[in-house]
Amino acid sequence: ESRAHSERLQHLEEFHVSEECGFVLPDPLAQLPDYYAPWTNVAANLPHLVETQQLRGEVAKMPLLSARHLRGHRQLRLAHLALGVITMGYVWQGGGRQPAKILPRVLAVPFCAVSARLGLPPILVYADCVLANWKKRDPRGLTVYQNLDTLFSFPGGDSSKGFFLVSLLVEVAPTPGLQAIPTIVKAVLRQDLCSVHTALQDVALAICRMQEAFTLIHEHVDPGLFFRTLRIYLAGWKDSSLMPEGLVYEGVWEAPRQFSGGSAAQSSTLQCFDILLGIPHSTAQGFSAEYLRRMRDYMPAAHRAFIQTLASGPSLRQFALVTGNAGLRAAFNQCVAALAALRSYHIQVVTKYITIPAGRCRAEQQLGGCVQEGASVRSDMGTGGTDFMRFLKAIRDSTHTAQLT
Ligand code: HEM
Ligand SMILES: N#Cc1ccc(NC(=O)NCc2cnc3scc(C#CC4CC4)n23)cc1
Repeated sequence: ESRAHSERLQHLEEFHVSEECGFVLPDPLAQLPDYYAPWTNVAANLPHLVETQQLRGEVAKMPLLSARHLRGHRQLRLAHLALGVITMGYVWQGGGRQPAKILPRVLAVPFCAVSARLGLPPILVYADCVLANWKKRDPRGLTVYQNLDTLFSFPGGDSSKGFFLVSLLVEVAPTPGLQAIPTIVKAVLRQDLCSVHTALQDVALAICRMQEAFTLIHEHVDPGLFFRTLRIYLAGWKDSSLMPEGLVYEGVWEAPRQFSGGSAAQSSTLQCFDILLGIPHSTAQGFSAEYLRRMRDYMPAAHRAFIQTLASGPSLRQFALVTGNAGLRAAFNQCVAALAALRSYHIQVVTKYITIPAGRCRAEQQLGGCVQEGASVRSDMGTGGTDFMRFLKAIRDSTHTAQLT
């Protein structure tokens, strides 16, 4: 059973996991066939159209295009990204006040068709605006921040580009560690202690590289712009006090439907390392394990399949425990510690970019200052704004306690 799974894991390309950039879509398409220009023109001009309250008018003028002419995975990913960006702008054009309750059929019908073909929900997801939303300024240049740009962005100035591009670099950094996964799975099955030990060094180094890339956030994202502007457009319509019914997808479903806002819990990279290391985000923290599992439905089908195949393979954790080999245990613990450190660093960043600006905002509200929507963006994680902090700390703590004693 797990041998069959480990065989399948040997060919990562099948799961759309690439040699050079992991779960990131390599060299994303930047243009669709001219027939789809109405979509890409509006999406490319989204910040301006939203800030000048013209987006909803522009959408009303859009023709109903058929998704049938989209060919291949890359065109579908670009279409899902463009329609996702327009949908978020359309719903939140008012900046969080009076969200739209109905998504017009010119968006809803093709968006649901493209989503069905990709196995994604009809809402903007991490795989859209982080993994497929990038291009190199100089195609022959390196994958470094200065040589990258996003295909689409939201209001929030360069901070919206910064947020997506820094996340992209964090996703590209651990690629050697992802490449080590099939090696580890095969070595565990063969009880090959030495190969497991060596490959675990690559995983630990990869996770450290993620944290290095993460530090770029301070340079390229402004806390005020993130909290006051960008975060509004990433919000979803599941368990949301602003949209208790959800959103009506006109011409697709009669009743309104609820979908969660974009979340990095939809990132396959960290979920992969959690599963490889057997980190139990157990039901102990009920909602966090449940939420992580539910976010797999918001990943591209091939990435979801990779995670499920990995989860049904042999347990590296049991192997490291059973062999009782101190060197192997140390290498294993180094990976777990690196993951816990990354999550601690992330929590510090979240404090700077959400908790502090939110506190400042509340103070200003007392004085009639910035008008912010009370509900936190991720209300499907519980109603209060601080529930995501509980979630992040629960995940960090369960990572920490996963070290082998
Ligand atoms: C301004 C910077 C950032 C802020 C304010 C932020 C905020 C958050 C919040 C509130 C969550 C809870 C779930 C959700 O709402 O998505 C979260 C989860 C997450 N974020 Fe971020 N984040 C930031 C940057 C990053 C970056 C650069 C990465 C790297 C890819 C990242 C990776 C994750 C992951 C993997 C999760 C899921 C929870 C976990 O596995 O630990 N975040 N983040
Ligand atoms: N108040 C408040 C409050 C503000 C923000 C959030 N959550 C949030 O932005 N999640 C997304 C996220 C978290 N980490 C990372 S890296 C890249 C992304 C992304 C993305 C696109 C949307 C798919 N993300 C929760 C509450």
